[in-house]
Amino acid sequence: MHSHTLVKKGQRVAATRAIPLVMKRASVERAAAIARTNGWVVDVLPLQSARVGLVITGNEVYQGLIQDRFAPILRAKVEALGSEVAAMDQVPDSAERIAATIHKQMEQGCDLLLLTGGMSVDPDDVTRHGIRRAGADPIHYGAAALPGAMLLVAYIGDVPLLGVPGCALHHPTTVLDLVLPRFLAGETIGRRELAFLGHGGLCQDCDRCTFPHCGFGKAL
Ligand SMILES: Nc1nc2c(c(=O)[nH]1)N[C@H]1C(S)=C(S)[C@@H](COP(=O)(O)OP(=O)(O)OC[C@H]3O[C@@H](n4cnc5c(N)ncnc54)[C@H](O)[C@@H]3O)O[C@H]1N2
Ligand code: MOO
Repeated sequence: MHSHTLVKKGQRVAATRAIPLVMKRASVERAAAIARTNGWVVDVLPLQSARVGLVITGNEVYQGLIQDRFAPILRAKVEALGSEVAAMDQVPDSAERIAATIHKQMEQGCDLLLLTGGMSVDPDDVTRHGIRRAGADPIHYGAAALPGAMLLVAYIGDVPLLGVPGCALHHPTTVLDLVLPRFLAGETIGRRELAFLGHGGLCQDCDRCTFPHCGFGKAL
């Protein structure tokens, strides 16, 4: 199976064959001992249940000029992975307000934050400034995957903050679907992990999305 594949309880994840008709017990025991001492052949990590905070940015949403479409999309993704949305705030394009909302949600006990919109390079795309102002370090801006190249991954202590680019509104599957389960499995995602997404990181935009049964996200 590919690395970083989301699996369900009871799903087959690996198989092998003993080719000879008869195997000596000692060889099997030796193989098991090698696997035990050298780590694992396959590692299946349980997903933790996170209290997720949603920070929906954008003046147009905050001022009610358009209706937010991000929260329902993200809520569905979060809940499908067994976590809950514990806080949701709409904030204008102000780095200060975004930073204050990050702190507020963390005080409310959120242990993973998703910030939407404002991830590009327009003057009013200030979400990354808000994340920096909140004290995040390190901050990794950009992922080797399409859709989702403008993903931002940051940490405040061990709380991950993900800047989710606008493409997640329009595409059923984006880089978020690749990294969210990995965060919930306790993995730390940094420059290396975001760069390695480039192997298999191009969504084919199929008429009918069959993810995860496709090449998207089959990173090393
Ligand atoms: N110079 C460059 N510009 C862009 C690049 C690039 O590489 N160079 N990449 C593009 C890519 S890829 C993406 S993805 C987008 C990311 O854009 P943003 O995350 O900044 O998205 P916004 O500008 O905030 O919004 C885009 C669009 O969606 C509407 N929107 C935003 N939030 C909501 C919401 N909660 N509910 C409903 N609709 C929402 C917003 O009004 C805009 O119309 O950047 C490209 N640009
Ligand atoms: O690369 Mo954007 O962040 O796809 O749509």
